[in-house]
Amino acid sequence: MSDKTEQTSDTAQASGQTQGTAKSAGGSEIPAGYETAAHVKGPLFSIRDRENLRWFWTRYLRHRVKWLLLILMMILVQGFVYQQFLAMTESGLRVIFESGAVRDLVIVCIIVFGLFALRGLMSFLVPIVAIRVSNAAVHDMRSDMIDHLMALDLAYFERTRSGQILQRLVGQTQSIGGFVGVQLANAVRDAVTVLIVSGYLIWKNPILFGTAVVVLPFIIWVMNYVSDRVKETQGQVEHAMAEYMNGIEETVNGMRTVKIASQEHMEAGRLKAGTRHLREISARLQVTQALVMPTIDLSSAFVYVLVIGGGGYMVLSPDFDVDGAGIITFLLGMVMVFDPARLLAQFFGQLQSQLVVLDRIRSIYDEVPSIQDVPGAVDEFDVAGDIVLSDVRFSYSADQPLFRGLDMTFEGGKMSAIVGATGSGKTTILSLLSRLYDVQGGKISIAGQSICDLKVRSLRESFSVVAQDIVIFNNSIWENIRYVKPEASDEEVWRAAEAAEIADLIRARGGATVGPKGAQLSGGQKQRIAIARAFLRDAPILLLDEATSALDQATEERIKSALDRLTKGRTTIVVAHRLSSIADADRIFVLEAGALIEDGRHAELLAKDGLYARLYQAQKKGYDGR
Ligand SMILES: Nc1ncnc2c1ncn2[C@@H]1O[C@H](COP(=O)(O)OP(=O)(O)OP(=O)(O)O)[C@@H](O)[C@H]1O
Repeated sequence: MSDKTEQTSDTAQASGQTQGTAKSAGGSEIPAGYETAAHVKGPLFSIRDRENLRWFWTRYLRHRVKWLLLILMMILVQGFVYQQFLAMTESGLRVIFESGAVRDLVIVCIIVFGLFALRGLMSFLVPIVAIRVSNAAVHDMRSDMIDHLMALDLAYFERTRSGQILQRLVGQTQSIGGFVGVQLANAVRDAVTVLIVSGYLIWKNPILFGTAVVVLPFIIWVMNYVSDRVKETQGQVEHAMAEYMNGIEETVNGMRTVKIASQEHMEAGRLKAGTRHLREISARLQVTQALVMPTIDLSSAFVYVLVIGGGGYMVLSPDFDVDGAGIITFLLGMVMVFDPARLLAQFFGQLQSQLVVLDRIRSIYDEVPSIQDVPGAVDEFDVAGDIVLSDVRFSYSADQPLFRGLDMTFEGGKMSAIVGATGSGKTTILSLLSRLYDVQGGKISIAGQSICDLKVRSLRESFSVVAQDIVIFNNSIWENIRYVKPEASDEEVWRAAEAAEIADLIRARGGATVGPKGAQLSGGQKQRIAIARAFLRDAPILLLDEATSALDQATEERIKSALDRLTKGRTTIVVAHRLSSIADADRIFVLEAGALIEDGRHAELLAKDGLYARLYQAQKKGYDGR
């Protein structure tokens, strides 16, 4: 891992919190909106839940309404099958009790069989269509999230742990998709069954049905309780899952350090503790959700007793026009209501969990990119003009200002160098030039035009950057070079590779991949890939941040002469610790703790006998061994 990457993940760890979330008292992360929801008891759906559901509906389901209607139609058919089954059963029982003809009984049986065959067909078709719809919704949701992520500022990625992003993009979207495609579709089927069968039962015997409804307040009370608990626990599950994924990512990425420090045992322990924690809170979640089932079972037992007792009394009493067949059918109907009602109650617990997941997914949109094209941003600008920083103010965090009014001019077509102690802000200047971060005061302009008035894409396309933290993809060296200019011809790539002294390695390795993050390459080889990319990109402004620091002297000499050809006539800004490598720069800027303290040519700075001269003498002494 490069210094920069380590620094980044440390920063993210230290902040440990993303926008859109807050820490609960117990230290667990809870989604924005739930801090208040937790305190305002009662509503099963908070305002934020309702907004989230509306958002999901309008963006991912509404335009699929035709398919949804088809699903609903099939579900309605299933519900009516149950109602017809009850009616047929009642007729069948009357045939039996009243010694009717066997032929009538056979007809009833055939119709019942036909009805269930129809229901079976619908049960086959509904999931097929529902899963198609939900898969399409998940695909759209992921695509939108990817687009949104790509537009976010670098700062977001430097403070957010990748486990969180992964979990949203992979696990949580999958979970919502499964929920909509399977559980929600089943819940609609169950709700329709409950409604249709209940309607039929009310029509047949409103008094008996009325007595059965007395259990409703008890069920609602339990649901409320479960809903609060499930939301809270689901928040903890999501947090624990993100932590666990972060842990895996950190361990896998840092395996070299883990092995050298013989910390495999410690890392295994850390990851196992993560899964243990997950197991514990998942179990807590399931226990809470499981509370729903016994509630429904208890309620149904109560209702059955009421129906048998009350119904029996109705049959025996001359005041009611109810016969045995009617009561048996009613009881059967109640069973048919309670079974889907049980599933619906279970669904309700799962819904509370999914509301938390949906909130997590949507919270990614609480992040808005700040580095964007302003209205009227222009494409064209004089790329050969002077780059001027005037009174630039910038800090990564409010309590640690870095630049408090920095003025610098990098002359167009010339080579400038920035030197200074580590942490003095050299790389940050390069980040500000390419608008990876925006200045918080003052202005940066190229040929007199503020870079904020340029299209971000055009600005960045005018730079070739060899950064300190070189990103290498698990692809061939060839493809890694081509990454910065996918449309480049083979000949162009070879030329760039030759100039960066990496062509021989390409020939030796062929199309072999270089391992995750280029793990199979040396630091110098990665640096040469980065230099080859700069050659290939051939942009008018060059930013070289410690571009040759990992090369041996002989290779550096050879590459330097190629780089000299590349930099000739282009605005070049070099950041270097090795002062001998920038001695022939047209202008050298010396930074100390974010402030410019000296600038001039090498000889002038030596003559000033200031910080530059001291640094130079110290390095010279080091090389000479004196
Ligand atoms: N992404 C970041 N978030 C927060 N602070 C940062 C970030 N990047 C750099 N810093 C801090 O800003 C300061 C300047 O960093 P910068 O990388 O610009 O220094 P540098 O002069 O290039 O150092 P080096 O020579 O070590 O590369 C340092 O104190 C660093 O810790």
